[in-house]
Amino acid sequence: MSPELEDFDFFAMFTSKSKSVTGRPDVSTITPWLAPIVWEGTYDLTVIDNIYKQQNITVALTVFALGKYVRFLKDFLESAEQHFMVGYRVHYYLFTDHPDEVPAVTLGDGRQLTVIKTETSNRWQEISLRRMEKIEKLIEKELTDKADYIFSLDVDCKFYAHWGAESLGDLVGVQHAGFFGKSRKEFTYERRPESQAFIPFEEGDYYYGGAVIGGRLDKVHKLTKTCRMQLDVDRANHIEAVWQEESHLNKYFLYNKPSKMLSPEYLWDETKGKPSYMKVVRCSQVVKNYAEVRPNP
Ligand SMILES: CC(=O)N[C@H]1[C@@H](OP(=O)(O)OP(=O)(O)OC[C@H]2O[C@@H](n3ccc(=O)[nH]c3=O)[C@H](O)[C@@H]2O)O[C@H](CO)[C@H](O)[C@@H]1O
Ligand SMILES: [Mn+2]
Repeated sequence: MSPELEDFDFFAMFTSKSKSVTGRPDVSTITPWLAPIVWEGTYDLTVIDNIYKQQNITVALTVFALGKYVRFLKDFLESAEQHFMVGYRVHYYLFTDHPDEVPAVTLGDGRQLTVIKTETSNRWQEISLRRMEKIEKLIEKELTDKADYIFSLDVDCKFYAHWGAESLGDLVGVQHAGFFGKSRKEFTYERRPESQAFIPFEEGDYYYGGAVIGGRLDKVHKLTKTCRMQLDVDRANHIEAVWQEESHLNKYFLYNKPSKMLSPEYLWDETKGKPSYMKVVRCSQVVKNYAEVRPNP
């Protein structure tokens, strides 16, 4: 091989020599339906910011902190201020039954927080699944004309690194860290045909985490409304899906494929260590004592 050829960067030829786009031969970066899977090394943030900055977008971020989960708020908000959509307008919508206990966190320019007083439940399952209905109604009653994109995140999460406009898309889901690289047979989908969340063993693409939902308002409205209706049908039939709204979300994404998928960088689980494919942990679940924080076992 001539020295010229040896030095020739074939990848750069296709990517206008973007230094940040190195490619990721170690993981899959695209779904079978051609939606990108966002990993470090697969995007150029400068290019992406140029697209979204021009559109002057607002991102709504819903978070629920009911009962003892208010204790997660300080770290959640402080770390989100450091890393989540920095440089964009962000409006937090914080649902809680303890408005007095919301910590005072200094928000950056263009960022605001609205507290919504919400009744709680004596079942954590109910608290978690009710989020679908609350988000559905929030979009209907509040957000039209006020936001372009919305994310819903678990409050027991903490940001450690950049989470920006590369995560935006029409309909966005996250690959659950616990099921990354596992086969569909191992996914904990709802397997009882009596539930609206039922997925047979021979179906399913990925196992999505219930902790992250995102996208354009209309798409997330359709998602939350559909899941809420399916949850209502299940309730009327006295059945609760194995992982509540997460099971219904997985069913929804099976038939309404996300247009963008976030890799486990966006919802890591520290107890899994740091495998070589995890070049960056952007957001991770806080290790919690379930028995201590939840209202019921
Ligand atoms: C990482 C991930 O994908 N987590 C999902 C998983 O377990 P998790 O163990 O992550 O569920 P969780 O206990 O964090 O509950 C989900 C969320 O509901 C809220 N909450 C819950 C209980 C409570 O007493 N107070 C309160 O505010 C809070 O925002 C919390 O983050 O399965 C749940 C449904 O079973 C949800 O789909 C979670 O998103
Ligand atoms: Mn959680």
